[in-house]
Amino acid sequence: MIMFALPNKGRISEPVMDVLEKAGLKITVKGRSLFANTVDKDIKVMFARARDIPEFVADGVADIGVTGYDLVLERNVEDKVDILLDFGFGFAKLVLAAPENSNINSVEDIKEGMRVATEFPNLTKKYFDKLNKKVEIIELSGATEIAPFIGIADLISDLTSTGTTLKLNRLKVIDEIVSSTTRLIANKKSLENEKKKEKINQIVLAIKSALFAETKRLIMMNAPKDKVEEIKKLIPGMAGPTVSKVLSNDEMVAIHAVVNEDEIFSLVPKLHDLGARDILVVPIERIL
Ligand SMILES: Nc1ncnc2c1ncn2[C@@H]1O[C@H](COP(=O)(O)OP(=O)(O)OP(=O)(O)O)[C@@H](O)[C@H]1O
Ligand SMILES: O=P(O)(O)OC[C@H]1O[C@H](OP(=O)(O)OP(=O)(O)O)[C@H](O)[C@@H]1O
Ligand SMILES: [Mg+2]
Repeated sequence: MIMFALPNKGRISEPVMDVLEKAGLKITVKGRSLFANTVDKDIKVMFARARDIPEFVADGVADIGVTGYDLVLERNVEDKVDILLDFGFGFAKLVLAAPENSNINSVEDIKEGMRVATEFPNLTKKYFDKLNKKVEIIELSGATEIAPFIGIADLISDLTSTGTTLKLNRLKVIDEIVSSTTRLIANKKSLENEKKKEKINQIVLAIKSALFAETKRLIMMNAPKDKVEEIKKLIPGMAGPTVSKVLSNDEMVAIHAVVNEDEIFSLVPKLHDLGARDILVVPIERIL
């Protein structure tokens, strides 16, 4: 049996659940229950805070889990877990920031004993230890940006993604501490157990195929036979487009191919100009 720890709330919870659904790992959640079953009787789910998941996976309460790389580092468990895949979302950087009007412009301007407010006390301490600077860490559990303005800190170390929050609060970035995305992590001992490893590999493959499929679209069309070579040049496809007969029309063929999602916008008018008709673009759930 595999215990799979998933974030119960927060910004990565929903996108992770979406990918798992696309991967075919349907979860049956009853109400606000903290445990759930999946379509696979050997995979159970437990819901927890993303912040606690590194610890649960490191000590074996869960065999695998989804959380942010920043939180793995903050819990100091990077040696106890294996990172199996990167979801490519939940991008955020932990940065050191100071009020725009402060005279701190670089790390060198940070004086001994200055106070740094953060939700990431361990990562922040490690950062300053490496620089051999003694600062006072003020641990907060959210809304860190306010700390310099209410006089409880000189600087903050906080997550930034779009940069909107820092700008809104008139804060400037002094340095980057770490960059993070959402990851699938596994307990090292669980991976040594052959049965568990096999099941975990199935989960990894399913998630990878769903993540890959998100970047692709299936395009289908009817096109004039004499334009096939030109169309082939436009859509190399994964293994070349599939071309098949249209029974009702000798002059036309049906073509389908898998193409990158970001190419669709410019590709469709070109296909249309070549005489392609009944062009369909459809999402793909998984590609193996
Ligand atoms: N603004 C952001 N953009 C993208 N990812 C973010 C952002 N803020 C935090 N994250 C990432 O989300 C992951 C989950 O963090 P957490 O569970 O604390 O979620 P949250 O959305 O911050 O929830 P809350 O603050 O309500 O507790 C972390 O790994 C973090 O790096
Ligand atoms: O660069 P941006 O896109 O603006 O995102 C950054 C903000 O997102 C996170 O806050 P969250 O919403 O998790 O609230 P919190 O501070 O209470 O954790 C983070 O702590 C920043 O405040
Ligand atoms: Mg947060």
